[in-house]
Parts: sequence; C-alpha cells; structure tokens
Amino acid sequence: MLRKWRQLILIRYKKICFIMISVMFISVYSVILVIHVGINSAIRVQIVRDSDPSLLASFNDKDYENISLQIQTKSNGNIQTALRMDNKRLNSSSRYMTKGTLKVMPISAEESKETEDNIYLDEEYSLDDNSDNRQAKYSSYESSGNVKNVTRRLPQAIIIGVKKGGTRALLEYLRLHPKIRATGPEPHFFDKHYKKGLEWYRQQMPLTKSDQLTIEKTPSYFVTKGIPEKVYIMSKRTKLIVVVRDPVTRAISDFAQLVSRRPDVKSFEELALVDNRTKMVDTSWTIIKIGIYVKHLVNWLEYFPLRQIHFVSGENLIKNPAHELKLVQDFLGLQPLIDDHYFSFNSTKGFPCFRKHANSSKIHCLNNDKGRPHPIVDPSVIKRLRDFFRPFNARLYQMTGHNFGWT
Ligand SMILES: Nc1ncnc2c1ncn2[C@@H]1O[C@H](COP(=O)(O)OS(=O)(=O)O)[C@@H](OP(=O)(O)O)[C@H]1O
Repeated sequence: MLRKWRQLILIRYKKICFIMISVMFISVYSVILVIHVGINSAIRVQIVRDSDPSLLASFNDKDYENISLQIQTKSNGNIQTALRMDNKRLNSSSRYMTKGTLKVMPISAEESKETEDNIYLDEEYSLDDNSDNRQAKYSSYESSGNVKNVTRRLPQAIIIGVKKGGTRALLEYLRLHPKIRATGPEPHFFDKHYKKGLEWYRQQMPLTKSDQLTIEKTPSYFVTKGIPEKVYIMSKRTKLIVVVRDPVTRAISDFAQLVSRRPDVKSFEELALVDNRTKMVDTSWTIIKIGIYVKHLVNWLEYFPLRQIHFVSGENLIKNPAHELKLVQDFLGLQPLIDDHYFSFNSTKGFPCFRKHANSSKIHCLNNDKGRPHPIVDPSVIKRLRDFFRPFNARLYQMTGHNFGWT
C-alpha cells in the first residue's frame, strides 16, 4: 500500500516537473521572440502634436543603441526622407520634428553603408529643446490659418556648399530674417530626387508671402556634376551662396564626421596620401576632391555669372558672423536686419550662438554635431595637404577676387 502511494507521488512529481520545465521554456522563448521582434520591427513614434502641420515625434518605446534609421514623411502622396541617422543612440527623450505623416524605420546595414560613403547628411535637423521653440514658431505661421496670401515657391537662393563649411550656421542665421523662409532638412533635389520633378521640389519648400525669399541648403550641390545645368534650367536667376573654409580644416572636419559614424575607418593620414613613401595626395578621396573649390566653381561658371555666386568665409562666419551676414543680406537684396545684436560668442562651445530677436535674452546654439573635436593629424601630412591645395586656393582667390587667407 505504502509502495503504491510512493509510486503515485513520484509519477505526479514527474508530471509537475515536466509542466514547470515546459512553462519555463515557453517563457524564455517568448522573451527572446519579443526582443527579436522589437529590434527588427519598425520603431514606433508617438505623434505629440498632430493638429499642427509640423509633427513632433518622440521615441517613447525604449532606448536604442547604435541604430540606423530614417524618418520619412508623406505629403500629397510624395514620400520624402526627412531625416536619416546612422549609429545613433535614441532614447525616450530624443525628439524629432518633421512635416506630414511620419514613418520611422531602421535602415538595413547595406543601405547605411551607402550613406556613409556619401555623407551629405546634416544632423542639425534633429532638434534639441532650444530649437524646438524656433521650429514651433517657424511652423505656427503655416498652421495659423493665415494661408490666404502665401504659397510654396521654388528657392530663389540656394546655399550650394561646401560640406562642413558652416552651411547650417548660415542657414539658421538667415532664418532669423523676417523676409527669409528656409527649409529645415536638406532637400537634395538636384542630386537625389531630380526625377521627382520641380513640383515635388516646390512642395518641399515652406509657405512664403510674396515679399519673402525661399532658401534651401544642400552642400553636395557644389561638387556634384550636372547640377549647375539643372539649377539653370529651374531658373537662371537663382542666387547661389557658397560657404568656403580652409580645405585642409574642412577635410579634417569631414573626416571627424566620418569617424563618428564609422569608428573603424582607416586613419586620416592613410586615407589622405596614396602612400607614405611618395607622400602623394590621394585626389580620388572625396574628402580631398571637395576641397579643390576652384574646379567645382568652373563648372558653375559655365551656367552662372560670378556676380550671381556669393562666397562666405567659413572662418569669418565664426569670428564675425554679423559682418558675413551683412554681406549675404546685401547679396540677397534684403535690409541688413541681422546684425551684431543677434550674436553672442559662447566660449564653452567656441562658436557664436544667436538670439531669435535682437533684444531677446535667450541664446540658441547649434547642436553638438557642429563643432566636433577634430582628430590630431600628423603635421607633415597637414603640410603636404597645404602645399597641395595652395595653387588651387590661389586660383580661387584670383577668380573670385577674394583672398580667404588660407596659408
Ligand atoms: N555657430 C556655429 N556653431 C557650430 N558650428 C559652426 C558655427 N558656425 C560655423 N560652424 C562650423 O560649421 C561646421 C559644420 O559645417 P556645415 O554646417 O556646413 O556641415 S554640414 O555639411 O551641413 O554637415 C562646423 O565644423 P566642425 O567644427 O568641424 O564640426 C563648425 O566649424
């Protein structure tokens, strides 16, 4: 009798053990499945304010480490990439603003490599809390219902380059002018979306009153073949602005951005020279090619007279932004309203920051993607690059009648 009971208990015990093990197994599997689906599915965003044409999205699900993603907007049936980021850390407080219907999705590793090779991404479009208000103001006009006398226009002026020259700073400063309306992200119409047509391009532009100028900036235009003709076809009256910077510092800045996305990339010294023995500069490296400004300028001069191209000194835009802004406003035929009162040098950041109104006490700075620390480069390689760029710089000074003072 006792034996029978023992046997019965043993059978029950085995059954209970089996059930417990199964439950544990299923739970562990489910957790793995949830994590897997969570990583691979599109990232969800919360639309914080969808009554406004500018939607503010916040990533509210969880934190993401090293993720590549893009935000696409859909407006009048057109899908546009509003923001693209590589190897970013996103958390619940990362907030991005864009227009239209939001779709946020991770980019495949393959695709993200392609972007890194051809980086013209402007991370400044990711908005920090300070610029949030600015963007809210920027969009409030569109959402105010005061749309009777406004329309979207093709840009009358374009900041066509150069990458890492200070193009974002210039656009943000110009945006302070009441007669200027500017796009937030870089539209990349002439180099990436040309097939979509001018109507698509126009739709990317902000609403403007008849006396306001529409401006966009896409720094890759300056160096991309075929674009001068395309801009000419759009309008031969388009005013062109190029922010130039010492090509050696520009190259290092461009490289610093590359490293921030691809930490495993070769050293600057290795990439800049064909080999260490001959010390020949590798002119096939995009980062070097971009800096031969005069060669790109020649392509533009085939279609536009020099008087229609205004050069901004990237160095002086940092040292004396008000002066450079005065020259740009003159070039655009605008009253020079953006003056000294708007700027305040932030010694911690090492750059000028700005007020939205001349008498406002609140100061706004560009985010940390602008003004990255530069890597230390072997002085002999710097010298080699200076020697390389010097004749091209001299020709640029001669052609433009402007000595930018690069040694
Ligand atoms: N006010 C202010 N704040 C921060 N940074 C400033 C400012 N004015 C000019 N700059 C310089 O702008 C450089 C980035 O240039 P771009 O905006 O043209 O870069 S991009 O091509 O759009 O990625 C950036 O280059 P790095 O310093 O190498 O990061 C800055 O030197």
